[in-house]
Amino acid sequence: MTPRRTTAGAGTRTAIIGAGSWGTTFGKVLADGGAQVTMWARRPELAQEISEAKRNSKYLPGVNLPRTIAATHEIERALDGAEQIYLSVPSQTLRDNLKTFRALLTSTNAPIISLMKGVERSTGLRMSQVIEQELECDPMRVAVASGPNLALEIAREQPTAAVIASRSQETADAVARTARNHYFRSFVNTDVIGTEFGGVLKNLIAVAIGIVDGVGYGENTKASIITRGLVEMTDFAVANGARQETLQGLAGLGDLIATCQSPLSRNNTAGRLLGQGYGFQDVVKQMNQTAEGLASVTPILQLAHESDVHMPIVEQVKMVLDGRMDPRRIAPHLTTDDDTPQEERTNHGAADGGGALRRAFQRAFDQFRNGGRGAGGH
Ligand SMILES: NC(=O)c1ccc[n+]([C@@H]2O[C@H](COP(=O)([O-])OP(=O)(O)OC[C@H]3O[C@@H](n4cnc5c(N)ncnc54)[C@H](O)[C@@H]3O)[C@@H](O)[C@H]2O)c1
Ligand SMILES: O=P(O)(O)OC[C@H](O)CO
Repeated sequence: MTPRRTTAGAGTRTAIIGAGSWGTTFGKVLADGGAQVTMWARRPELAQEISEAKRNSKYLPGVNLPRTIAATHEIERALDGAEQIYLSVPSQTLRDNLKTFRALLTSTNAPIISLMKGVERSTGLRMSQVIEQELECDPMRVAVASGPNLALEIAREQPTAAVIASRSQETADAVARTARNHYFRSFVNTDVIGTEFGGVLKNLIAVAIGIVDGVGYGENTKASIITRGLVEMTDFAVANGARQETLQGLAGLGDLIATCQSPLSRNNTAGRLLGQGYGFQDVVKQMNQTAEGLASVTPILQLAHESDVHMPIVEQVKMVLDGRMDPRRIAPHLTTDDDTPQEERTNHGAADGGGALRRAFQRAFDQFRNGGRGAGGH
């Protein structure tokens, strides 16, 4: 059967800022769904390769890009007439990029969609918060995309799904109609916090799984860490304003499975190098692509401390990164945890002695104190 090449979003003019593995792959997803795609690449030679050869040989070797995809190193050309703008640069570079392109990004009302899965190291802010803060734009204009989305598999047109989250249902729906084709299906929700934290936190658990792999432990250890890791992710996200069910969806459990299972994952790969005994600096040197989890560990643990959430697996990742723990001691629980048997709590009700309830009141008080915005900025 000839796959359908167009969707309800056909003809939408889109711009993608960032021509790495995910920005290029997402450009293919959009173009295969019938959208007009213009990518911005920092390097002129990469823009030329994408535009003329329809290849991105550094990030997507062997993948033929759609004939309709265009690329430029001139940001004005990339953004000219764009009806949807997708951001896919390393999280730690987002704010500087927004400062550079601010005039162009604020001269349009086009939705801005974050494809990134990190938190800003210096502030702990999610990418949508950095966008809203730096552009001083309406949050209803901002969306995020996340889910089990290993770029190379998608670039090879292997079927998968993603979730598009925005505080505006209309914005989420419009983006989902465009980011859809015969091998890529976008679902929608309005839980931006949960969707973003799912993508950020799964990276940290994937680093832990990579460490386990590098050490040589097997499936029991990995399954225990993935299971307890999802509890940590959900505890943290719910404590910071997310809906629990979001972490059980594509942006949480779905992405956790994909990232923890795949050698394509850069976070998993970085963890494996750590487990094999490489130091943090050596790992960074060996990684020729972005492993967002390495920069997210510290700000996430800071936020966990502030929201009174215990994250033993992420704490161990930090200890291994800092060279304070032998990777072979990694486990689903902190070995320094007391010996009191712990209930295997997987839901997030009042089982923790009303902690969730207390946190909900605290969040409400924070919102009141911050003039109606949440503790995390909204
Ligand atoms: N690769 C995937 O499978 C995948 C899937 C989903 C989401 N993501 C997310 O996409 C985001 C982008 O990551 P990626 O996987 O494309 O990384 P990548 O390492 O493949 O590409 C990063 C791109 O950013 C460019 N870049 C580096 N520094 C820059 C700067 N200061 N300003 C502008 N551009 C700069 C690089 O030249 C490169 O083109 C990350 O947040 C990642 O978590 C990645
Ligand atoms: O390569 P990673 O670890 O950044 O994972 C890529 C995607 O986020 C998987 O969904």
